[in-house]
Amino acid sequence: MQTLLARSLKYTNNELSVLDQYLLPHQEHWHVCTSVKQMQSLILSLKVRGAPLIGLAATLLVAHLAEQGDSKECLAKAIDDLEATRPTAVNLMYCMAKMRIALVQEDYVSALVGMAEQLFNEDVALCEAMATLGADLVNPGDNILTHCNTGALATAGIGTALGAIYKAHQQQKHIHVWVDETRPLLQGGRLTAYELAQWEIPYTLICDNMAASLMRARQVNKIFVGADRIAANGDFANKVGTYNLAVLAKYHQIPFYVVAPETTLDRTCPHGEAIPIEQRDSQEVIGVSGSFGACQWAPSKAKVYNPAFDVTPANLVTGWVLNSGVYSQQDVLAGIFK
Ligand SMILES: CSC[C@H]1O[C@H](OP(=O)(O)O)[C@H](O)[C@@H]1O
Repeated sequence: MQTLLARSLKYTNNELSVLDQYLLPHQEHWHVCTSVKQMQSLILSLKVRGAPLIGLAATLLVAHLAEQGDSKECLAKAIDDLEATRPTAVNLMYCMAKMRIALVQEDYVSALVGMAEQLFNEDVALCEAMATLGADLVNPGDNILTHCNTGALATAGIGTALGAIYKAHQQQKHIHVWVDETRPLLQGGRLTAYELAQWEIPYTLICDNMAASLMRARQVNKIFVGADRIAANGDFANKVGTYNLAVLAKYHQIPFYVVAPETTLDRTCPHGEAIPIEQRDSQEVIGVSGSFGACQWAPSKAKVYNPAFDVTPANLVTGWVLNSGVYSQQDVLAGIFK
């Protein structure tokens, strides 16, 4: 397999490495990944995270195992096991479906390696296309609010929603970003703040519960978020707290955009209620990020509700920014995603 380099995923010298996003921003640590079990643990603990990136990390591992000589049966099981790791982000299922097609080819090793390289390079191009279309929606001086992390860390390219913000900054649009810290795992406060600082893009970190008053004070011009799965009717799942922002944006008449590659679109999923929502461990809510259980502020036996995602209905979305174009509610109601 060729050398493949992304911000949090790389394949060099026959070695697959992933950046531990759980330790960011204070420590950059790379894990060399050699097994399905290890990759499943990395994905489940969100050391490897981000809808596109999860699919690509699993893909590169399957291709690596094929080159290492694993049998077709072992590779088929690896694909099944990796696909089952997290249920919401459809990019993982998209990638594993592509790898299953490669696996039935006569020269399946070459087919798996070629597919992995294709999917990786495809995501780089999809990010560039989304970012360009998204940046065109940004006006000079915009204050843009974003949620969770959708940057280069979460993709093979420059990111989805944050990629559009990055591109707008590159175009000298002098934007400012409100960064939702994104409880409970703080992908915004830890990762988006980290990426924006590295790109020298002005930002202000806020708690999630501060977004509403900023909107009321007319301090937010647009909202850009990512997606983990877009249903055929335009409803979409994204990090929990996204729905809050969509309702608030509607009330305050603020443009609300979802930015995602076509690999996040699930045409077989009729609407948002059919999207499986991952439920996660209570420790993430009652502990401090990076030290789960070591510093619990809630009663240790507190009953906790911890869905990783929520669903935003299409009627709250101003536009869907995909690599193939920007789609309006009218487009989506006309069935453009079906
Ligand atoms: C471009 S990443 C899309 C999506 O994935 C993130 O979820 P997680 O951090 O749990 O992997 C988040 O929902 C992002 O918006």
